[in-house]
Amino acid sequence: MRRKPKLQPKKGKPVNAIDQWTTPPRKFETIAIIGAGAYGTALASVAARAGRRVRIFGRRAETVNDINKNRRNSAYLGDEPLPEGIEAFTDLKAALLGADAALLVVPSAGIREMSCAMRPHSSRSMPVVICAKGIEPNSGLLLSDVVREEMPGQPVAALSGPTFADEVVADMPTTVTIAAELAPGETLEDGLAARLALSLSAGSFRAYVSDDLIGVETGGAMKNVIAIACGISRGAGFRANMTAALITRGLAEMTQLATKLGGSADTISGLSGLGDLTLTCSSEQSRNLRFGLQLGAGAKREQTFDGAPVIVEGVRNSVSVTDLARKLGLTLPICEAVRAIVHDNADIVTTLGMLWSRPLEAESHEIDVTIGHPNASEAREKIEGLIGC
Ligand SMILES: NC(=O)c1ccc[n+]([C@@H]2O[C@H](COP(=O)([O-])OP(=O)(O)OC[C@H]3O[C@@H](n4cnc5c(N)ncnc54)[C@H](O)[C@@H]3O)[C@@H](O)[C@H]2O)c1
Ligand SMILES: O=P(O)(O)OC[C@H](O)CO
Repeated sequence: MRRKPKLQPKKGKPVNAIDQWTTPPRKFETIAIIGAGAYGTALASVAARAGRRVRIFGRRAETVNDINKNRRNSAYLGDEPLPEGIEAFTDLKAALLGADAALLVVPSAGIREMSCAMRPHSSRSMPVVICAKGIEPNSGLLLSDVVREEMPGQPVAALSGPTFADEVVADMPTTVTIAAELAPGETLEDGLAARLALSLSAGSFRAYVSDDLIGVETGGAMKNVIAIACGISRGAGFRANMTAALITRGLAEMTQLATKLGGSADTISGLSGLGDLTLTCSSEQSRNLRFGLQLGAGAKREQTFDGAPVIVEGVRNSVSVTDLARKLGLTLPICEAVRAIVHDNADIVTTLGMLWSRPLEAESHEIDVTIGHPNASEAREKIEGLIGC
């Protein structure tokens, strides 16, 4: 078995730490986790290790029994033992009973239905923390707005960042950003994000706080689309320079959409943006990257993962992100390329080649310049020639 190195926290007073603030915010004691898949179970472990009482809801009785009887979730997380203090339920009402906060950890496609089902069983003051990554198709709503529509008046937050579930459950060092808007007169020190961060941070799990819900959610939704692009490119035979270009220009697309929606560029350069983009685009633990790799190597969409129903958020979000950008008058070339390849069966080499033959432009989006490409067809031919088409 691989050795798991442990962090050794340094003794002494940390600087500007939430638990050292003048009046540290009150912790939430009982946390409901809605969704007993890989990430829901991993976050249940985090909350339990931080000393919270944890009640997790899962749809499948075998999974719930496995958690309660064997302290494992073998279907999603293999043999990794779960800490004490987690109780699992197939009954949503029972899981939400007495919950001070709920983490919503189902795929983005299930957020509306699940928040609607939670509403009758949730106390009005219970914050709902979105841990899924996505933008709703058709409406173009952030998931926090979907929850607000289904659970009016409920406090809402988002938890996002570079976090593979199997590392989180194994208590490997992990950082996230927790974001919640501030009420009038409230500061980050007494806001919801700080209460959640203090309730969940312990040992190897460290949460930073933000009041930029839009930036955090937009970054999380888009990084999966860019990871698919990186996978497709690598799978098709392109190399490291191309990956670096896709990550960097992908980050520019994330910044463009987030700032247009009212989020901050600073947030996109943080854990929930650049941090998660780096993780997802560079590690084959990522489902989005692996999906892209398989497509790039010639698999049809339905052949990926041998036909298993794996959650690849970037598939649906390549459509919701580009629809939203088009409505806002933005062009996101990499996200558009992923959408064309994944949903419209566009030819991979031609589509990626088109990214290189677009008019030349200033790197900064604050400078609105495009320079006609003198050799567009030559550029495309070169790219096709590179991988022998
Ligand atoms: N797995 C990770 O490493 C990880 C890390 C960070 C964020 N996330 C995000 O968390 C979300 C969940 O991912 P996951 O990895 O836990 O997925 P998963 O496939 O492991 O588990 C999903 C869970 O949600 C349930 N579910 C599936 N569809 C549903 C629906 N329509 N309505 C209600 N419940 C449904 C499943 O029964 C399962 O319990 C995704 O948005 C993902 O991007 C995952
Ligand atoms: O496996 P992925 O690609 O869904 O990525 C999981 C997480 O979002 C990584 O932060």
